[in-house]
Amino acid sequence: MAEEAAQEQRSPDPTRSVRCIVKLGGAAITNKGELESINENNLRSACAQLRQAMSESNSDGAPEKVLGMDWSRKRGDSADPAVDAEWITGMAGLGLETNFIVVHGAGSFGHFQASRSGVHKGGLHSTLVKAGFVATRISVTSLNQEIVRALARGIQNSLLCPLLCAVGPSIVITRLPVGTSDEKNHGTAYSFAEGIPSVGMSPFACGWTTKQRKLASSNTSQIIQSLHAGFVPVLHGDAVLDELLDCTILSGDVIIRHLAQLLSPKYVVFLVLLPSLLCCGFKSFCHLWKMTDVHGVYDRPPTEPDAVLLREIEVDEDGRWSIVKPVLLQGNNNKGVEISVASHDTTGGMETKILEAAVIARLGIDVYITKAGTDHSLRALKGDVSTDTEDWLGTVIRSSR
Ligand SMILES: Nc1ncnc2c1ncn2[C@@H]1O[C@H](COP(=O)(O)OP(=O)(O)OP(=O)(O)O)[C@@H](O)[C@H]1O
Ligand SMILES: C=C(C)CCOP(=O)(O)O
Repeated sequence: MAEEAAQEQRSPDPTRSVRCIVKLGGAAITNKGELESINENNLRSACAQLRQAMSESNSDGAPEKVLGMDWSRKRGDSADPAVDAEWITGMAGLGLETNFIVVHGAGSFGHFQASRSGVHKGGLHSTLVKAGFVATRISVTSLNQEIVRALARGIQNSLLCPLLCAVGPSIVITRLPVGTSDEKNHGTAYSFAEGIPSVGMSPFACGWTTKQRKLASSNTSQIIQSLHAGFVPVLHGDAVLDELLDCTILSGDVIIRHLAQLLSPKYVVFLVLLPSLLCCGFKSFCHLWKMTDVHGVYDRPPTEPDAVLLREIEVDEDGRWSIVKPVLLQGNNNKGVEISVASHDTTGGMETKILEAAVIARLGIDVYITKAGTDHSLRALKGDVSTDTEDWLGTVIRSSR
């Protein structure tokens, strides 16, 4: 059904234009063990790498002008943002190749509200489910707004913000290597500036629906038009209406797969991150924490001893997948991939990710799953990944054709 819808909406132009669809994993950009808590460092680094990957100049580390686009006041700011409209009008352009789509997961936003009320199981006649639907959407859309702001921002969310706000923030800034700051002619030189023309889009509000949890309708015209207009759409996993269940939760991983089927990007990137949480739940429910680095897909939950990072997985024309690298011992290979899913996760965790990634790979689109905030994630976002050498850390899922 979803595939048919994708065929119907496919048009020759957009299929060629999208370079990358990226999933900012909820585990990467939020602190999954703490309710509604953003992992600022990880979010900042993901946004900075996205800018680098989009940058037309490729001048890594060299100062460049960045136009901050978050012109709202944040709570606690003492001054209005100063917008140098004349200077901005004179800018030649953004210097960015903006043909990216960002989809983010919910992490510690949304999953909690959804699992507590059972939104993923449906039944809107129940007051609890109805309230949970509203609560889930409030939570996940507030995360979406923070991510859009982080991508667009000039000087928000910084350690120096109070100081800069006191002198009046400026919207045009000079980008410096991370960790430096300075005064420049048209504003404050600043290291956390992305200036990505990002626009938030909620699947629920765009009319996306499911039938028995499977995508049933998905209006993507707004997404395609926004791409053509030079914006970077930022979607998210959402609570949606379901034709049979009344409502459910639509995962960002499913959204990515659908968009990939429709728009044929050159490659798809899933950014995952530490910490990996064994025995999940929020602090009060969590009996056992175990942190470990997660660089991609492992042959078993990465918290288990001797878990092996799977570097290359091939998917054949029938959708069957096999581990190509490393060559595992017979015993391990028989077991395939073992996955643990957090108890509060309403969308299937890593299992959903791998299944959806395999569907994408079957189309001939390479999928890179790697740890956010590393050289490996930057290379993945630039599409610069090879499994011929061992120097890229992550999992590539590709077609065997
Ligand atoms: N075999 C496995 N290989 C890799 N990760 C695994 C495996 N089994 C379980 N995991 C867990 O899956 C987690 C990633 O899945 P999760 O769904 O939390 O990611 P996410 O997409 O970032 O989250 P969200 O759904 O909130 O966006 C890892 O942190 C890891 O602990
Ligand atoms: C509202 C919710 C819980 C969205 C879930 O999306 P995901 O984290 O991408 O699986």
